[in-house]
Amino acid sequence: MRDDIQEILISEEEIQKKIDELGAQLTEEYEGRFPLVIGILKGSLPFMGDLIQKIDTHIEFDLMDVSSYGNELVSSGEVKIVKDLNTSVEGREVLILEDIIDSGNTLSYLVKLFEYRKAKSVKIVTLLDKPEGRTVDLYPDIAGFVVPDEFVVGYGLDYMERYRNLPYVGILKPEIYQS
Ligand SMILES: O=P(O)(O)OC[C@H]1O[C@H](OP(=O)(O)OP(=O)(O)O)[C@H](O)[C@@H]1O
Ligand code: HPA
Ligand SMILES: [Mg+2]
Repeated sequence: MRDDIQEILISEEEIQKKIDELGAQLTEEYEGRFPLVIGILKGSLPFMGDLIQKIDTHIEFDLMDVSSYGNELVSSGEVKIVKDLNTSVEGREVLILEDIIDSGNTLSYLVKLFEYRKAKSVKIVTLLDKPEGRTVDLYPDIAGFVVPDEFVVGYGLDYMERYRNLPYVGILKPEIYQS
């Protein structure tokens, strides 16, 4: 698996250091507010798993599974809810955790959905932001790292469902896409 990676963009150490910082920042911001932290599957699973342990105040968390890429390198533009939340967002301070914002389609859809469902507030924390990929106006409240306009994998991010279990973020060798 690791042989398929051409270049590591963000190392395991850099990711974990950033998560420590984000955890401290969110602890301060959400102290006494009991936010509903929503992880967007599948990509956000490693990020969420690590980050929630660094938020040192009461939170509730839930998971939503949405998909718009399937096995493709570009967004289909259509966001499919594979599994909805178990929890009502009405009146809640929602904190969405994402692995990456690329076109912005996924989050633009979810922010509108949670507003329609009467969330009190909706904030977005993404580990990675790819501003050059954007096709809709969507800005995260907090972004861990800005990545170039390349298809990245690892730490939750997949290509054809593989590479999510890498502890770092990297770029695949071109022959992997061509084979
Ligand atoms: O800003 P966008 O262009 O919408 O891209 C970002 C979304 O795309 C990926 O999910 P994907 O649909 O691949 O599902 P997955 O997390 O299950 O891989 C990623 O995890 C984000 O949720
Ligand atoms: O660069 C990416 N890599 C993996 N999944 C993605 N979903 C949106 N952008 C990406
Ligand atoms: Mg994907």
